[in-house]
Amino acid sequence: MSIVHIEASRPYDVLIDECTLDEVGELTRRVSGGDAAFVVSDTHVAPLYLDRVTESLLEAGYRTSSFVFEAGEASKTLQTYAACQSAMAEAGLTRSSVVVALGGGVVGDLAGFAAATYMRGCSCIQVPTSLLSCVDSSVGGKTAVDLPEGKNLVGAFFQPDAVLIDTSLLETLPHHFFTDGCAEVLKYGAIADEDLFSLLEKPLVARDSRLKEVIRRCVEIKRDIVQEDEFEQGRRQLLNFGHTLGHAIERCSNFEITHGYAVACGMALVARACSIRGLCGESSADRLFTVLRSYGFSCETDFDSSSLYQAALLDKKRKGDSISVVLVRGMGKAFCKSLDLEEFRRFVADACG
Ligand SMILES: NC(=O)c1ccc[n+]([C@@H]2O[C@H](COP(=O)([O-])OP(=O)(O)OC[C@H]3O[C@@H](n4cnc5c(N)ncnc54)[C@H](O)[C@@H]3O)[C@@H](O)[C@H]2O)c1
Ligand SMILES: O=C(O)C(=O)C[C@@H](O)[C@H](O)[C@H](O)COP(=O)(O)O
Ligand SMILES: [Zn+2]
Repeated sequence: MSIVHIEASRPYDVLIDECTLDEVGELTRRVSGGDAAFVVSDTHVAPLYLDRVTESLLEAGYRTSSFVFEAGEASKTLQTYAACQSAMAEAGLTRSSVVVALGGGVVGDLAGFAAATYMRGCSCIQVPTSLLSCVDSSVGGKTAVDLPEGKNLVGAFFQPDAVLIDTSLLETLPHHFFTDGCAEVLKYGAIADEDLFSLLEKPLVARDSRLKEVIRRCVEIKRDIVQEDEFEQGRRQLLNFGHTLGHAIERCSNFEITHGYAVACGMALVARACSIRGLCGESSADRLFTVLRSYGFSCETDFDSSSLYQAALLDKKRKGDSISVVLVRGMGKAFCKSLDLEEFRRFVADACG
């Protein structure tokens, strides 16, 4: 078992192993003393893994109940969140109860936000089941739901009590969503670790022998950033590379383009605009395009630049008439730059080509 400790406002461990699912109860018991556990999952993951998690929680002495919602980004809404909160109240949960998020990033974000706000906060254990949630969403405490107007617009920073990663669960993850997760993995290489980026030039595949090592490296990069800037006042913005336009692409597609594909395209568009402005060498931009395409991502968008610009105005890095954009100089070298909105409009136009 590999353990990455995160020293945040609420410190916790991220455990990475191949067979922790049947130990979720015992591992939860080590960090949460309550008597009731509430498992949140979705309609794809629950039939595969909910019984095992429930059994393990019962064995550890928890009274258990669950809330299962329709899988997919379309469920990451205030409506599902409200239904989840009602189910928690009906189950008689108290402030000492523990929410177990069993699923991908959609489940993790929604259940994390439910835990952050139920009775003003109860325990939360993240059990990520997609590659994206293992490397990114389960760690660092960003929780949220979407509004029709945009991504993650209602949420809270709320660190979990533990993150339990069982890499064997990725065996059932559909190919499309494995690829989605690869976009965030490539993001880590692009912003902070050229060696990781080079390793990924040979595309990751399901059951890849490098997977555990790659997950650990991503979690370590996120740990370093979150420990330095938990509430995203500065360096944490780097984790948003590709997201300002990525989230705009998700919004413009009515959330039909999934997060990883949108972020991958967002990274490519930013690299193109950086290259046009001489901020990033043409060879670095080409290197990013080549790798993204080798994973099956598109480096172009069908949406026009004014629609993307409009959608991007609800980005959380905007302050009044300016917006902070994450740019790259080369692989592993990202930085933030504040652009006034007129500059940003031209930037998006360059990015779209
Ligand atoms: N909080 C954060 O820091 C953060 C970071 C990155 C992304 N996100 C958010 O995460 C979400 C995307 O996460 P995602 O890609 O995991 O999407 P997801 O949760 O929708 O999961 C993808 C699909 O795979 C299925 N699935 C998950 N694990 C499975 C498994 N082991 N076996 C079979 N099917 C499985 C799900 O049911 C779903 O259909 C987005 O909403 C994004 O905004 C949040
Ligand atoms: O943890 C972070 O910080 C991130 O930005 C990680 C992103 O991959 C993630 O998609 C996040 O939810 C985006 O956050 P938002 O604040 O732009 O909604
Ligand atoms: Zn993301």
